Amino acid sequence: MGREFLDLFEEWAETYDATVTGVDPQYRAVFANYNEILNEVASASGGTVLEFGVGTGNLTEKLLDSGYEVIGIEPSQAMREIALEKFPELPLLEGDFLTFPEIKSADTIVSTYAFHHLTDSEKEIAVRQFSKILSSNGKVVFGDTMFESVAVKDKIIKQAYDRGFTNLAEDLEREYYPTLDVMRNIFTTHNYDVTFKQMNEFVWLVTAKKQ
Ligand SMILES: C[S@@+](CC[C@H](N)C(=O)[O-])C[C@H]1O[C@@H](n2cnc3c(N)ncnc32)[C@H](O)[C@@H]1O
Repeated sequence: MGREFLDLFEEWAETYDATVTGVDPQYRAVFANYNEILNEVASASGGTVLEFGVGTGNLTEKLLDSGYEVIGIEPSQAMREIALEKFPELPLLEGDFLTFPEIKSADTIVSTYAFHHLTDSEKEIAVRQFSKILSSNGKVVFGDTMFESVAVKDKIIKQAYDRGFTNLAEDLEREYYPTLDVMRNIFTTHNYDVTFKQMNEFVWLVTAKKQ
């Protein structure tokens, strides 16, 4: 479940680190302030950090540099191989947001550019599972594409088509990019205090503290 886009990442792994620097004009705005987004997630984290959708390990690097203990979960073998080349000692487990080896406890659960691979109902199941792993006062810190409303999302998709950014427009239509309201409801239903901060035209930082 939630792995329907995996083939894309097996192919993208080799060139992913170039994409985040903005070489693809279609995705330049999505990855604008990429380093700041990762830094902000890392600086909001603490203790033992469980990271989902590690990819090539760019957020992992910031977390390790901050001195945290990091456990990574990543479904794509090609992505895991690149991350492990960079960080051979990293405990990096095969898994995804919904199905992963048993993790006893974590103080922070983080992810960037990955939670939108789950449908909204899968997102809710994932958040319910997080509550069992997080320590008391633990938190979830995610950076990902989301939209203030369906109208804003529709406008941005139309703009992408108008600019000839067909890959981006089809991606925004195909994957499960949520509205802020959907994210807020999921976290508040499971007793988190949730705040949002916009990081670029697409990406918002979500910080959800377990009550
Ligand atoms: C766009 S990359 C982001 C990588 C990294 N977090 C970053 O910020 O650069 C998305 C990552 O999420 C992974 N992914 C895809 N579906 C997933 C799922 N259901 N659960 C966890 N990770 C998933 C992909 O394999 C890929 O490594």
